[in-house]
Amino acid sequence: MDKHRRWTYSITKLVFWTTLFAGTVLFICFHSPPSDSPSVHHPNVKWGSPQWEKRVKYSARPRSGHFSVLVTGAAGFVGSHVSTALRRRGDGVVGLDNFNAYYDPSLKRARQTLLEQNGVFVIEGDINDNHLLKKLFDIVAFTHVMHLAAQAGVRYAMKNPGSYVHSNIAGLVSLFEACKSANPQPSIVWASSSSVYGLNSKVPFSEKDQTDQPASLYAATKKAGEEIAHTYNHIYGLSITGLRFFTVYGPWGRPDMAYFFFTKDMLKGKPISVFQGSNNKSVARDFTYIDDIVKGCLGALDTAEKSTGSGGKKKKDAQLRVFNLGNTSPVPVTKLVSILEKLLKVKAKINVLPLPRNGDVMFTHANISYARKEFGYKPTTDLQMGLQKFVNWYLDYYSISEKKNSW
Ligand SMILES: O=C(O)[C@H]1O[C@H](OP(=O)(O)OP(=O)(O)OC[C@H]2O[C@@H](n3ccc(=O)[nH]c3=O)[C@H](O)[C@@H]2O)[C@H](O)[C@@H](O)[C@@H]1O
Repeated sequence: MDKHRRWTYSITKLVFWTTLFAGTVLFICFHSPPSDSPSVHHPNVKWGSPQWEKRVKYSARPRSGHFSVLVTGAAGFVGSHVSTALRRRGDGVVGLDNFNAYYDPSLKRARQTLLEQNGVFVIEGDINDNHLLKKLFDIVAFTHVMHLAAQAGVRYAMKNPGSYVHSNIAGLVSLFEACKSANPQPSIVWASSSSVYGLNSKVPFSEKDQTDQPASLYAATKKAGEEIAHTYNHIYGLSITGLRFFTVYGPWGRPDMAYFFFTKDMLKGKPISVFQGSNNKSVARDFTYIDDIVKGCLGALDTAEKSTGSGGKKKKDAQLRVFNLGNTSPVPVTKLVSILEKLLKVKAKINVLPLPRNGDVMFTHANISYARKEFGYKPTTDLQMGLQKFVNWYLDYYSISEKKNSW
């Protein structure tokens, strides 16, 4: 080989290896998680830092799915289940949660750990933080927002009314503001509540019924949310779907709900209070299992049309919907207790109390034909089966060995 050919050969080799090296580096950058893998929780990653932005973008990127979804209340009961389901089917998901202490935050942290293991980054922040929301919409073109962050609970509204206004009204407006200014505007699906039916007596409850008799401040803030949704849809062309959830229960549930603290108290041998209406009428709820609710949430997201506005202006009318997501078979609370007694093998010590006048209603019962028609919503888990799954989770999570022969 003469000198010139050797030189050309060396250059070709150099170019080849350089290209291969650069290609490998680029491949690694685009196909693998950022060096601080999103599957690990790093509380020290400051929001707004380049490392934080990288994690947000990575978590938001759809894998095999099409959506990029911001889930508020992601460390909550429904939020954690919906985030996992979206991630499993390949959508990109970024979670947001303020981890407040309304109920045991360690349960929220445990849900967060599971989410992070599934590749969902959960940001600790409040929906009232306009800067944070703006930043999120600046760095990610979210296709959808699943808004599940809220101050929940019917009776707690008497104790802390301000928290309902803060999260369910001010927080909702703050979120809609961020969505209306985002480019592109996302489609929004959010959690309303069966409690908007309030003192209505016509059953089953239909979306066409009037909802102007809320029995609690909680219900009133959810009803206000539905009206606020109408305004943002009307002025800015935001596509908005409200879901009226009916007493959702199941594994990883909320400790402030009756089925959860009945279980806890019964296992400890403590008495439970079971409310009763006048003339010994039993109180009933259309208890709905979490997996059925998740299917409803995904159905609503999949059928949500695009928002039509940009630059703060509406181009044409956008979709505005409200769906009941219930089980369509109300069960008396006394029956809930007897199912728990059998599953836990514990006899409940029951104090019967008159239904308090602090927000409770006598019964709920969903008509779900609209959700069935629009996205094939069909709940499949009855209370017996759903509570069995809840109890299995509860005993496992709190490492309680089953009590035998105690009644
Ligand atoms: O459907 C809904 O939209 C609402 O469902 C539940 O509210 P609720 O149905 O009142 O659920 P629980 O607080 O778990 O009560 C369930 C039933 O147990 C009864 N109960 C509750 C507590 C108690 O000590 N004793 C008792 O008999 C209640 O009267 C009610 O009939 C949730 O807590 C709300 O956040 C949600 O918005």
